[in-house]
Amino acid sequence: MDNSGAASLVAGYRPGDFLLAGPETTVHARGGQAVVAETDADELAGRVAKLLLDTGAPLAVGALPFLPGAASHVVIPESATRAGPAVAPAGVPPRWVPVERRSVPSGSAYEAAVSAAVRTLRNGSELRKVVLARTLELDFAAPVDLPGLLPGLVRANPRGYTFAAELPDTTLVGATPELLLSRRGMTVTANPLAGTLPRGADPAADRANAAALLASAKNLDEHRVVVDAVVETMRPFCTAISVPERPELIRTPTVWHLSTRVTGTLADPDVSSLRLAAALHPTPAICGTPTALARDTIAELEPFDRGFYSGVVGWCDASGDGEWVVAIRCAEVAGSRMRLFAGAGIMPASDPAAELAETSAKFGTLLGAFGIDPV
Ligand SMILES: C=C(O[C@H]1C=CC=C(C(=O)O)[C@@H]1O)C(=O)O
Repeated sequence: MDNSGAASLVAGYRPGDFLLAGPETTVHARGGQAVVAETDADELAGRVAKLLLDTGAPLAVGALPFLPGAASHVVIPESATRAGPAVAPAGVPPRWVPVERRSVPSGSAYEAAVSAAVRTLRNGSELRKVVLARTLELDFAAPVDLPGLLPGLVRANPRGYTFAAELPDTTLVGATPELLLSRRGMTVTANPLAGTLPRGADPAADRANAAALLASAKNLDEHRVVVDAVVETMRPFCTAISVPERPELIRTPTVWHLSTRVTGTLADPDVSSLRLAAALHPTPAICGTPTALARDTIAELEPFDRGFYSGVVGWCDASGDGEWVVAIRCAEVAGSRMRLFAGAGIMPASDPAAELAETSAKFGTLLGAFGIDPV
């Protein structure tokens, strides 16, 4: 595998390629010798490992959908290149103007869904947390120019993971701040995020929002639920695990998040990053707790199919090392259409208007980088 610069990998992206450009590694892949669509975690990881061995391909790339029964899309590419941390090639930021925009559900319908979830959460149900999302559909006069768009997304999200993954009917493109799991040798790292406030309009307001987030009982509870679930899932795979006592703050261009970096030492070197990612998915950061009840609540309250939004995107090499990120702050792109997704963790103390504002701020990740006016 050659190690050319990360900027040239981003610049070299063409429609149909895979790209994941993050703070440590940039991966670009092209073509497909085989596609693995298994839904079972063991079968998926086993089949990918065997194909990597049989073909001699340096790595597998792809995505897992939100729903457990839906087909995965993990590809053994024709060629793949890995480089260091994401670097954005120089360029002029794009400025796109949609000819049509539709919020699905409408803002008021989203608030009504949040209110319904809050009632359930407060009324003695076993549900402790549910993540409710909404979409923003944009139509453009011409096909979306993905190669023209990715450098701006990398530039606007220097600490995030910018990705483009080719799927059966669409391309999933985004800049997520959340690492689901990485494996380097025997070291595994997960970085759950949950608990959010928008960035402030000026430095003083921004600092105040950051301080308010660190002190918010609702957000700390929402975060704790995710960290506990991630640690519980990782524990059987690890001989040792280290969990910071308190979350720290991280920022994206549009929001502050609570973040906890969990590290572990793997018990069995044959357990690949893909196997671990499939075990962790879906965390309560994008589904809720308990998982099955949260999933049912989402099916009842969200009027669209999530597809690969809130799924997983990443890569895995023949040794099992790899990096898998949570597919959020993203959009499906097909021809001249783009469908953006944003969700928020709903807790008993949630305020519907604040959750709506939070999802608007999350849409801002893509809208801002593409020069599209905010919602
Ligand atoms: C579900 C999303 O964000 C998740 C990740 C970080 C913080 C979140 C929150 O505070 O609600 C969400 O759990 C999304 O961006 O669509």
